[in-house]
Amino acid sequence: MSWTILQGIPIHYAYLDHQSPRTFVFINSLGTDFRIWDAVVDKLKDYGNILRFDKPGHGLSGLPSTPFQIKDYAEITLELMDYLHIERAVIVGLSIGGIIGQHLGVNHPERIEKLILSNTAPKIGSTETWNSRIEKVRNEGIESIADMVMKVWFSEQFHRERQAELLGYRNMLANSPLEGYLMACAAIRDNDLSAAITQIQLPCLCFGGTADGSTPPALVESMANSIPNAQFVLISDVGHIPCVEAPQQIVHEILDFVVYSDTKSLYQKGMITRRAVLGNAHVDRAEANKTEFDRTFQEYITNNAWGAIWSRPGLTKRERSILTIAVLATLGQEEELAMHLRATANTGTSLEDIKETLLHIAIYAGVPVSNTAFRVAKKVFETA
Ligand SMILES: O=C(O)CC1=CCC(=O)O1
Repeated sequence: MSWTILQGIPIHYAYLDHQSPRTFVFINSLGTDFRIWDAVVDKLKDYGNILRFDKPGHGLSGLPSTPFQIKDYAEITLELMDYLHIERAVIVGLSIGGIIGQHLGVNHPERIEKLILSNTAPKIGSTETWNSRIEKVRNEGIESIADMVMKVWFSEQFHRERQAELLGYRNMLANSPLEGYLMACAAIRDNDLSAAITQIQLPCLCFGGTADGSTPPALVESMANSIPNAQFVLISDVGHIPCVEAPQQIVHEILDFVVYSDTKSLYQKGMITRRAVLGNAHVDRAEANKTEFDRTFQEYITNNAWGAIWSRPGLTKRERSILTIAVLATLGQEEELAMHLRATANTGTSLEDIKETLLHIAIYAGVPVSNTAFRVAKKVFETA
């Protein structure tokens, strides 16, 4: 445990400093303390120094004497970085932490190497929803909303299979300092960075969770679309706090974005994307079947289809998946079509998306084309 006093507020932080040239700074969500990053830090620590801290009014940090807005949380984050001589960092912000990250991206890009925004948006909720939460919590305590919040934080699968952790995180929320919690609710209520984030030029990675009831994937994706250099990654079957629910996947995406993207060849990037979309089993099989005869062709596909095109941030994996399915169906490429239909398990493309795509091409490519594609799809999903 480490402490410092900034603006008269005791700040609780943990700084793992092994003199790496790269530092990651994690900024928390509402009603959590920095332990939510434990599993991520465990896997990420070999790749950079790691700073975590409790926002003022959260965890073991003190409460400000006057209300904090988003810009104040952002300022104190920079003050802590100054105190620890961190000039520039990869900022990883979750929810309100992601709003603070967006504020820093707009106003202090020189302090940021890359920006990672998890389960957040430039505006979360409405004045009415935050006012009613503030009133309920003020009158009845945080305990009164704890079950509702757990539904937002974690997927149904987490509720079913990880009950001890669920109760633990419920305790973390219920034991949050009341005034600090209310202050952060008001700061979220009063914030809107929708116009400002279009100015962010930093490389930016945005995560959404398919089971997130607070910042649903479409909201996060629309934030990513507003930030010129942002890419959106959808994480399946996780709620609002993927660093707890799927730390392995979060670390994988962070490493791809921060560490490998700079140094990897087109072929290496292509392999990562190919494995992410088609699955390891498929790629391992294709690699094992490769001979001298088709080696050059296989490399051509990995470099160009997966490295140069599928790895681009301009369209989401779901959008590329839908496009690919439409084109392959139209070309009557049944084998490739079946492969890309199976890959929808990894691209966030739903059965409903596929149904609509195959209906849509009936108009442009003809009913027989759709008919065949529906037959192929039924076979793929019946045997899945
Ligand atoms: O607690 C919630 O409802 C989820 C959330 C919204 C903003 C934040 O930081 O967490």
